[in-house]
Amino acid sequence: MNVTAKPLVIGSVRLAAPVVLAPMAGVCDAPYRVIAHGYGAALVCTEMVSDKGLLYNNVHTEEMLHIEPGEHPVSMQIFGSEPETMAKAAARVEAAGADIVDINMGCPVKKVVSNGEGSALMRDLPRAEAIIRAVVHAVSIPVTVKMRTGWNEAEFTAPELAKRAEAAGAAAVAVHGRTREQFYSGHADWSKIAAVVQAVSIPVIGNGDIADGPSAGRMLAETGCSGVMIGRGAQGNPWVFREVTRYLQDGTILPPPSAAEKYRQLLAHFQALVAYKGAYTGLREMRSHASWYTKGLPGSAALRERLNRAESVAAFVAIVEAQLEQAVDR
Ligand SMILES: Cc1cc2nc3c(=O)[nH]c(=O)nc-3n(C[C@H](O)[C@H](O)[C@H](O)COP(=O)(O)O)c2cc1C
Repeated sequence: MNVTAKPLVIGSVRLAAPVVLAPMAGVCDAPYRVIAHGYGAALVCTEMVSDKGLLYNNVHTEEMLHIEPGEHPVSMQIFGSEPETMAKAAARVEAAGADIVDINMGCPVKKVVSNGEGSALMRDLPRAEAIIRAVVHAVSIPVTVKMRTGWNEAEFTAPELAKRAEAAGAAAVAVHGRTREQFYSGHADWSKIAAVVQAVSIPVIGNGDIADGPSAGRMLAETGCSGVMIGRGAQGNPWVFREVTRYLQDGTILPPPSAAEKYRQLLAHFQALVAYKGAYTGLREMRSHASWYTKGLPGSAALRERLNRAESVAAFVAIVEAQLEQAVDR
């Protein structure tokens, strides 16, 4: 299989490799984005940010605008249902220093779609296009759109939405090969991503079920897309970016990280999270990351339980350091 990857250019932003960290709420905060960037994610995406949260000065949403120097280029994702508020939010995102503004048209969550946001926009293409047009006019950075294939099997609207996005001035689209009704079940249908590639001239970034170099290579080869976006495969696994980038360069399959490497990275991630969000939040938010980092390691269930009970930074660090010592001795 030919895995030679071409450079991915999104408007004025040229990526070092066609390999992107997917936006993930609760995962892609600034500390994780810096880590993913360090392992080779050529573009990192933020958690989704509400347009209204930004405009009405919600403190939590304000914090989400923070970008670390070590994570560029970064794409900041906004969601909403009204062209005017989305345009204003996009201007805030540009002022915050984002390199790209991405519009969420794929979120399947009921609370979001019942407001006409996220994947609900795949059923209202004129409104979707008006939002994209308004955002493009409001900023000077490239605008991208992230979508699913459609609302359900019967409504395969992604090619039409992608065409409208292109007409409205979007620089690229990312397509997750599932419908809204699927949420995360079943498989991503990559043939639908291929159909979107056929429909437009702007770059299409393929997303859904990429776990390693070979699956990234297959996504590029089977769909003709211009880049790959990785979500769940990167949870507790920033190494996936190094593996995929290398595989796409020369077909080399790098060995997976050792247990010791995983514990070291878990510790570094924890320390960055505590420095960024404080001990209380850092300890709590690290629990899910820790369970992803340690998945499949010997004794991981018992370890997770102890980490979940750790009530101080020192206690958490001591538990991981003890594991690390054992892993190094082994
Ligand atoms: C925990 C979690 C949070 C997510 N949050 C977002 C989000 O904020 N915005 C978005 O566009 N997609 C979000 N997604 C969807 C992912 O970006 C991606 O499209 C999906 O997980 C499929 O890719 P994967 O198979 O590589 O995980 C989220 C997915 C997960 C698992």
